Amino acid sequence: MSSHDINNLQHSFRRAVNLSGSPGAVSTSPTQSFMDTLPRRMSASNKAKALKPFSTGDMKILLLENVNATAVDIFREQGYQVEFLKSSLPEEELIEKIKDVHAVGIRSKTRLTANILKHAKNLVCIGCFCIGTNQVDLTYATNAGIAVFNSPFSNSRSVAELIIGEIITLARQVGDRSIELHTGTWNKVSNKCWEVRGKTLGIIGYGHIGSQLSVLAEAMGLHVLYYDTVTIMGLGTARQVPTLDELLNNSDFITCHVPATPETKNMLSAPQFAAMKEGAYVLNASRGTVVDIPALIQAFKAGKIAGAALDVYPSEPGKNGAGVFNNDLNPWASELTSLPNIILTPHIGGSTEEAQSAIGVEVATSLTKYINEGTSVGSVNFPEVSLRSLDYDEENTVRVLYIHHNVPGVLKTVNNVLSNHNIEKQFSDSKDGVAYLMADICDVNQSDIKDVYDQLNQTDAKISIRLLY
Ligand SMILES: NC(=O)c1ccc[n+]([C@@H]2O[C@H](COP(=O)([O-])OP(=O)(O)OC[C@H]3O[C@@H](n4cnc5c(N)ncnc54)[C@H](O)[C@@H]3O)[C@@H](O)[C@H]2O)c1
Ligand SMILES: O=C(O)CC[C@@H](O)C(=O)O
Repeated sequence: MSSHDINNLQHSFRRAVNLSGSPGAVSTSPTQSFMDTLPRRMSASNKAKALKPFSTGDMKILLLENVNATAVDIFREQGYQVEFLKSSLPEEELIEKIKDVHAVGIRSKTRLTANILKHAKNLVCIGCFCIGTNQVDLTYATNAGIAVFNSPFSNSRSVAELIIGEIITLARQVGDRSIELHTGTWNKVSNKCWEVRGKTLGIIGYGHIGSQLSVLAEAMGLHVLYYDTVTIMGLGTARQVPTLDELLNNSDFITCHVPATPETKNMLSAPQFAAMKEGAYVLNASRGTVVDIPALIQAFKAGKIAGAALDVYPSEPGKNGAGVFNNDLNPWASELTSLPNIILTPHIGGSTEEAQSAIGVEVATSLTKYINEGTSVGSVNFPEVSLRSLDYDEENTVRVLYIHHNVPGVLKTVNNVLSNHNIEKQFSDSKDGVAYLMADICDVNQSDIKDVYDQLNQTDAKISIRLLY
C-alpha cells in the first residue's frame, strides 16, 4: 500500500466516530500509539486489515507476576499501553489498577475473584500466563463477557523434567547429602538409597504433564501406573488403574498432576497415606490444595513415607523474598522445613526459560487476536468463534462482536439490526449459557456505526458488545 493510501487510512481512522456507552464498545479515534504502528502494519500486508477497537485512550494491558518479556514486546508492538509488575498485588491495590484496563495478565498467584472483576469496567479479556486457571472466577468472567485464555501445555515438559529429577533426588537422598556437605559434613551412605529402575511410578492425572512424565519415567526403567477420572490410552506400557487406591497400594513414587477442583482438594490425606506402600515417596507439583500437608508430615514422621517433593502450597507468597514462607502463611511451615528428605521448591515447575518464553508468546498472541479481531479460539471459558480477517478493500465493513445470554430469539433480534446492512459473514456458538456472535457487515458509514451499537445495546440478552473496523 502506498504512503498516500496509508495517509488516507490514517485520516479515515481519525474521523472515527466518538461513541459513548459500554467501555468495550468501539469509540473515538485510534490512539497515537496505534497510528504510529500503522505504516509497519500496512507494509506487512496490504490484504489482512489490521482491525482494532478504538478507545478514548490506549488499549491498557496490566501484566502481573513477572510475565515473560515476550508478551510485553508483543503488546507494545501492537501499540498497547502496558503496565508490567514483577509481583501479584494485594486486593485493594489490584482493584485500583484493574478498574480501567482492557486486559490483564496473571500467573498462578493472583486471584481474580468476582469482587475484583466487578470493578474492572473495561476488561474484555484475561490471560493466564500458565496452565492453571483456577485462580480466576471463570463463571463470573463468562457472565461478564470476559474471555479467559491460558497456555495449555507450554510448560508441561518443564514440570515433567523437574519431577524426574526429584524422583532420583529423593531415591538417593541427594538433597540431604548436598545440604550436609555444604556445611562440611561428609556422609557417604547407601542405606535406603535406591535405583529407580524397576520401581513403580503412580501418576495421578494423565493429562499434558502426566503423560509427558509417563514417557520420561518409562525411559528411566520405571513401571508406570496412572489414575485419571477419564479413560485415556496409556503411552508405552503405562497402565491405567481403575481406582486411586490401586495406584496408592502399588506405587513406590506417587505424583499428582490434577487441576485444583473441589474433587481434588486434599486428594491425598491421611487415608490415602495409610493406603500407600511402606517407604513410598510423594510428589506434588499440581496445586497446593491437592495434598493435605499436615497429613503428609504425620505420615513422614510415622515412617510411612520415605520422602516428598512439594512445589505448590495452599498459600504461597505474592513475591520473592527472604523469610516469606513462614507459619503466618502456612501454620505447619516450620515443621515441614525441619524434615529430612523433603524437597521444597517455590512453584518453579513451569519456571524455565523455554516454557516462560513460549507461554508469553502463546497467551499474548491469543489476547491480541481477541482484542484486535474478536477471535476466541483457545479460550478456556468462551465458545470458540473466529472469522477470516477483513481485507483492506472492504473499507466500510464493520466487525460486530456480540456476547449474549443464550436465550431463544436473540439471533433474530440481532440479525434484524444487522440486516440493515449486508451481512458479509457471520458465526455464532454458545457454551454454558453464554453465546458469542461475530458478524462482518458491509456498507457501514461512520454515522451508521453508532446506530448499530445503540440498537444492539438495547437488546435484553446482551452481555458485551464490541465493534471493530
Ligand atoms: N507447578 C507448576 O509450576 C505447574 C505447572 C503447570 C501446571 N501445574 C498444575 O498442574 C495441573 C495439571 O496440569 P496439566 O497440564 O497436566 O493439566 P491437564 O488438564 O492436561 O491434565 C489434568 C488431568 O487430570 C485429570 N483429572 C482431573 N480431575 C481428576 C481427579 N479428581 N482425579 C483424577 N484425575 C483427574 C484430568 O482428566 C486430566 O487428564 C494444572 O491444573 C496446574 O494446576 C503446575
Ligand atoms: O508459573 C506460574 O506462576 C504457574 C505455573 C503453573 O502452576 C501453571 O499453572 O502453569
